[in-house]
Amino acid sequence: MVFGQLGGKKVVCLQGRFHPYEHSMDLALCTLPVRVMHQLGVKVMIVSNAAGGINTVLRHGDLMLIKDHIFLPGLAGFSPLVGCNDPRFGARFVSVHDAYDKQLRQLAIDVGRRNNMTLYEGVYVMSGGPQYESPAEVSLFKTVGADALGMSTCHEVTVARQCGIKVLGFSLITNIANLDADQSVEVSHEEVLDIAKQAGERASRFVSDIIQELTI
Ligand SMILES: O=P(O)(O)O[C@@H]1C[C@H](O)[C@@H](CO)O1
Ligand code: HPA
Repeated sequence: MVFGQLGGKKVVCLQGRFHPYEHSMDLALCTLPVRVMHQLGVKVMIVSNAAGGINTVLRHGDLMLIKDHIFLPGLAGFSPLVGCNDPRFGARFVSVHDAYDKQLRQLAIDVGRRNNMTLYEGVYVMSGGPQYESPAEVSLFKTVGADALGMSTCHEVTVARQCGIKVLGFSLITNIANLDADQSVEVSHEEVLDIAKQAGERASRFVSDIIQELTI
């Protein structure tokens, strides 16, 4: 965690995250930093990820504002909320009908517009990874309404919402997910890192502009 100030606000920044595939799908462990942030008094969490584009409007390097998510591991019983519930962090049963805060999304759209950024809004789906998805799996996700896919974020957002932290999220499209086995190309983590590196400065300027304008 890196602590600082930005636009007159106290900010804590995670230098990385724990992915479920790195920790045997122990999602409670992976989301510990979110609980620590809650205990520190954090009110808003801005989360980002690298993702494969499913919606054909998305291109390499695009930013997609996350409107909603499909938490596939969560639906399969791998939720960070299973087990004993500690009421200091919120209720046993949590509603995620408003996982990505509408006001914050509007602020991001306004900031993006002012900076002439093309910003899409869409649904992020989290798969378990670490293997990239087959074309048939990507087609399945497209059918159920996903626009971009990755291997993180939903478990962290679920815990944040349990704790009452408001969330803004966006995906950086680092590759185009394969939809057809006959036309498919290899997805590589090097490509993901390369596109993420190229977009890093633009994305961090966008986030810091949003933070400057936060009124929460
Ligand atoms: O932490 P994120 O979701 O940004 O990382 C993505 C998903 C995998 O960990 C990795 C695949 O290249 O990038
Ligand atoms: N699938 C899953 N995770 C990812 C992808 C992808 O295509 N790209 C970046 N992270």
